[in-house]
Amino acid sequence: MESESALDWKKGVKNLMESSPKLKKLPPQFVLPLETNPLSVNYAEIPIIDLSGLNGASHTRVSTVKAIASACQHWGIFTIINHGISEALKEEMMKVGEEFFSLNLREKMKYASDDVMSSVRYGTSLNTSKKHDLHWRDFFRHYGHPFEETFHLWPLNPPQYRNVAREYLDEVRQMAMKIVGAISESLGLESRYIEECLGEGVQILAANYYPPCPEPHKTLGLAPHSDHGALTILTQNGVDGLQIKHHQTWLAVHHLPASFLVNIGDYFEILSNGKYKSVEHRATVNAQRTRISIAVGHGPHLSSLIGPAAPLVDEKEVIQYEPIKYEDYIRLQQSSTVRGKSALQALRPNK
Ligand SMILES: O=C(O)CCC(=O)C(=O)O
Ligand SMILES: [Fe+2]
Repeated sequence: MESESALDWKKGVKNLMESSPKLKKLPPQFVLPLETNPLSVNYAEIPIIDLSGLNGASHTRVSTVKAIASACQHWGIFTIINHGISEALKEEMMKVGEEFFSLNLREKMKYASDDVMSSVRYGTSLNTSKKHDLHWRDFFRHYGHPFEETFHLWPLNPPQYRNVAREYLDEVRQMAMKIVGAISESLGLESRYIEECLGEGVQILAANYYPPCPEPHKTLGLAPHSDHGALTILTQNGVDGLQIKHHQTWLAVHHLPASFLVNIGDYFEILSNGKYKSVEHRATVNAQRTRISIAVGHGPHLSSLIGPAAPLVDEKEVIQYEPIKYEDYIRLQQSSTVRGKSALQALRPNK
């Protein structure tokens, strides 16, 4: 193996493992402080929502909205089943995602960027803009809806990538907006209130690639964080690794077959003035199998000012989060390597 000082970390962990297949010890740059070591933990019993209930008779819709409200309040994450997106499309998306990571390094490095706001970005660890304790992950991110703005920048390789990702992102957005409508109602707002706040907002796809790791208990794929947007719709290749912090305890999350996970992001915690909580989560890695996850986040337009929804804060209620431009919030969150929910904390009026 090349000497550790020469470890070219920006080439990513997939490349590292392929160029040093006999690697038995984790290079020290990846060893995280002991207190952040992923312990073996229990599985979380997160709520399962049958999304078809939103199309049903009015009493079924009411009980589904209530179940979503409770999940947003107590967990910040839930599983959805009967969501209407075909397994075939999900599998195709996973396949083109995997094929992208299998391209040679030179092809992938065409998309490398240190700018966290770049429209299309390939990278590794948390971000490549500054030195930090390294994480066992390569990633690829790009904007989705509205497609006209960035479609022409998405990868041309693998050849099916653009078309498959477009169809997937389109269907995922429609599903996400259905959930946003239910969340709006659950907060006592008009059902289109939040969708209108989001407007032609951003959709961001993040594909995460976590290769088998020689000492998985000493590092993480992704450090603890909450997502910055409204909702993240998450799927994976059948290998578990996600953990959530629930009442100060880390718990593992199992993906049910044919389901998606829905994460509540900071935008909803802010908009609901703290009634709904974004979920703090992290990704662990394992020694045997490559894990791939595809997260699709939905948020408002980058130039929107985000803050608690006016109808939810009357004179008696104290505003819990200072308004901020969404783009500035993303930069604040993404450029920090100290994660957890520190970016959200920075918006507290009396921090
Ligand atoms: O790999 C996972 O399950 C989580 C990914 C994630 O949290 C993210 O991309 O924001
Ligand atoms: Fe996340």
